[in-house]
Order: sequence, then C-alpha cells, then structure tokens
Amino acid sequence: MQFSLPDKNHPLKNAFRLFLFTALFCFVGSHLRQPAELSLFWPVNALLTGIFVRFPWLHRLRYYLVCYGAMVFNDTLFSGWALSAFTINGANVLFILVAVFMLIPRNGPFNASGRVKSALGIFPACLLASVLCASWGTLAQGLLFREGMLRAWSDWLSEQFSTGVLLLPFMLTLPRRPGRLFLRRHWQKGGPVLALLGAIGAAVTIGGGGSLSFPVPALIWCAISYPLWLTSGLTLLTGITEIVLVVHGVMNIQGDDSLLALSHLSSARLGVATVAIGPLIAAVSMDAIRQLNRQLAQRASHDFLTRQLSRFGLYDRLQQLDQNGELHARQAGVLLIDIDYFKAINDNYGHDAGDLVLQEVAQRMQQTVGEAGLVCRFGGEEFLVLLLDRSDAQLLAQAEAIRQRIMQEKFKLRGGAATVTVSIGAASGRLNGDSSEAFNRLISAADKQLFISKRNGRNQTTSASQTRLPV
Ligand SMILES: Nc1nc2c(ncn2[C@@H]2O[C@H](COP(=O)(O)OP(=O)(O)OP(=O)(O)O)[C@@H](O)[C@H]2O)c(=O)[nH]1
Repeated sequence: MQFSLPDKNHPLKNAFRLFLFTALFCFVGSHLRQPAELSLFWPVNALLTGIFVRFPWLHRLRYYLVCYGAMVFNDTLFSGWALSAFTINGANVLFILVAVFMLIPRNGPFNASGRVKSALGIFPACLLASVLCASWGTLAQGLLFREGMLRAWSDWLSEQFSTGVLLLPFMLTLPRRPGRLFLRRHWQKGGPVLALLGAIGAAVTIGGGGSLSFPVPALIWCAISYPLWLTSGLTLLTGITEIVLVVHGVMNIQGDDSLLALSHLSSARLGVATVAIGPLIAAVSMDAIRQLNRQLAQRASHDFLTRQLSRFGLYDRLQQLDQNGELHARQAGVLLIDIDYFKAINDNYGHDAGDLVLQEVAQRMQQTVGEAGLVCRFGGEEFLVLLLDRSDAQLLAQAEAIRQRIMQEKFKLRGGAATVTVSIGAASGRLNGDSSEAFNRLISAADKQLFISKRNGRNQTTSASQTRLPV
C-alpha cells in the first residue's frame, strides 16, 4: 500500500484531491448520523488536520477554502441544508485551523522527532479545537435542531475530541508503505494483537462500566512490541470498535443480566485492575529502556577491548569533574604511553595476541596507578594516564613505575613469551581557566615528549620539565 502524496508543484491537482477527499469523508460522516442529528463519527476534521500537519505547505487559505467548499457542497447536496450548511461547517474548519496551528511543525520539515512532539501535543490541541468547534457548532445547531444546548455541546465536543485523539496519532506516525513494513518486520509477533482481540471479547462478554478499559494492557503490550504507527492504528481500531459495539448494544457498559453473571462492582474492579496494570507495564518497559541507555553510555565511554575509558569517556569524565568544580586550579599530570614496535607483535604472534597484549598492558597500568589515576585507551596502541596533584618528580616516578611494570614481566603469548616495552611522554601543569583547553595543551606537550622518547630509542620516559630518564 502506498499513498499518493500531495505534490507541491501541482496546486490545482492538490485542490481537486482535497475537495474529493473532504466531500467523500463528509458523505461517510453524514451517513453515520445516529441516532439523529449528530454523527457517530465525524472523521473528516481529524483526517484533514493530519494531512495539513504532515504536509505543512498545504497550510494555505486557498486549501482551507477548498475543504470548506466541499463540506458545504456535501451538506447542500445530501443533507438538504441551505444556510446552515455554511454556518455549521464553519465549526469544522475552526477545528482544523486550531488543531493544525497547534500541531504544525515550526522548525523545518516534518521529521520523526517532530512527529513524536506533535503526538504529545495532540491531547491539548484536540481539546481546544473540540471546545471551540463544539461552541460554534452548538450555536448554529441550536437554531437548526432545537436541542438542549448543553447536551448538544457535550455530544459535539466528546465526539470531536475522541475522534481526534484516536485518529491523529495514527495519521501523524503512519509511514508511506505500512503494509510492506508490517509484513517484513512484525507479522510473526501476533501475541499482542491476539491479546487485544481477547480483551475486546472479554469486554463484550463481561460488560459493565469497567469493560471499556479491558484492552489497556494489551494496547500497552502492542506499544512495547510494535512501532508507533501500528500501535496508533490498533488504538484507533479498538476505540472505534468499542464505540460501535456500545452504540449497537453489543457491548453493554450499563451491565445486563444476559451477560456473564458479574456485578457492576466486579466489572469495575476488573476495569480498575487493567488500568492499574497499564502504568506498571509502562514503568517496567521504561526501566528496561533506562538500563539499555546505561549500557549504551557505558559502551560509548569505555573501550570494549581493554575495559578502560575511551577517549570520549575521558573527555566526558573531565567535563563532569569540571562542572563539579573539581578540576579548577589543580595540578594535572598527563602521561602518553605508546607500546613499542607493536606492529611487530601483531605480525609475529597474530592480531589476537596483539589484543591480549593491549589488555594486559592496560591492566598493568591500572594496577600501577590504582584508583588515583584515570587510564584511557587514547587510540590504537596508545594510552593516556591522568594524575592529579602530583609534583613533577612524583609524575615521573609514576611513569617509570608503569614502564618498569610492563617491561619486567614477560607477556605469555601463543607460541612463546615476549618482552613488551613502552615509550612515555609526560607533561604537567595547572588547570586554570578553561580546563579542557588546558588539558588539550598538556596532551600536545606530552605528545611532543613521547616523540622524543621514540626518537631516542624507545623504552624510556621523557618529560617537559626534565628531559629523558634513563633506559
Ligand atoms: N591487535 C591489535 N592491533 C592494533 C589495534 N589497534 C591498532 N593496532 C595496530 O597497532 C599497530 C601500530 O603500528 P605503528 O603505528 O607502526 O607503531 P609500532 O609498530 O608500535 O611502532 P612504534 O610506535 O614506532 O614503536 C598497527 O599495526 C595497528 O594495526 C588493536 O586494537 N588490536
């Protein structure tokens, strides 16, 4: 199934299609007028709102006039109305205008996050649009149908509000090829739909005031299992089904002796239970989402292989410390540590062995600096150690301790044991002003020292304050 979309370059074609669309759904709506004057569903307002919000460039006076024309045309032709066709349909256009104005995306085209935001705004938008639409409509209708104003107003409002809230989420989230998307991804996950059918069946069988809420847990299960548009579609269908079943007396919300022998209270209790379980299911799934977010954050901030901070994680940690004022004016020491001839380890022992060396080197570094230092895999076979509040002499001593610890104990690799050495560049300074800038300056100073260590034969530490320590 693919929709034929409005085309910016063909205004006449758009106007023609909008006219037909509006007239068609007005025709459908006016044949749902029951029991008498007011329609059971008047979907055209919500449908047009959805179209105008999804295609904001249609939000032009001329297209509203086309829709209004189609509404008046339908009522003049099929309802036999004259002047009232003009006044009553003003209420419909008012609904569309208010809802579109509140939901239309203001920052650029209608993207996915815009849709979600619009979905959240549907409730207040429909409420305001329905109140205004019902007020205007009741004035016109009061003259026409001579009904009690308050009753007419509340009927009108509740119909417009419920139809808008049911239809618009679906309209705003529906993808272009829903059929193909559904078949490709979700056809095996039938459980939630079966539960929904079961819940509606139970509501019909049990009846009573609580039965309307029976589908709530199944709909939340749908929300967890299916995409937004599909859940919105199923919610729409459930809502329509319930209203139709109630109207035709199939679903008896007043309770009835012909139904299961359950009291009103039992039905209400079941209803309350299903409502209560709804937020619980939502809370459990939110908890799962939060856990997943934590795992993702952990993955982004830590290097998968060595389990040490990634470069991103280090900067993130520094930012946190900085925001807490824990870095200001403190002495920071940076050690840039690069494994010597690491390519040869890969070449001689294989990439897996190279990975083991990286893990073991990181572990030895962490054991040497302990909790006091931050160890980060800065990239490839290069590590960074950050130590706070150390004098230059202490920083160099720490660097030497790391170097010795890595060099002294051979690494057990498949096919033998190898001595691994590292070259270190050290730099230190006070973190005044912008801490991240000061930190970057330290890194670049340490990098220069690392280069000198490499150039002078590797397996040594060089520092900005005290050049080259002995091998
Ligand atoms: N096994 C493994 N190898 C890596 C990883 N990341 C980078 N390398 C390798 O590290 C090697 C770095 O090589 P070079 O930059 O030439 O450095 P080197 O051989 O250590 O030489 P020097 O630094 O000059 O002493 C490259 O062969 C990369 O493929 C990794 O995650 N695992």
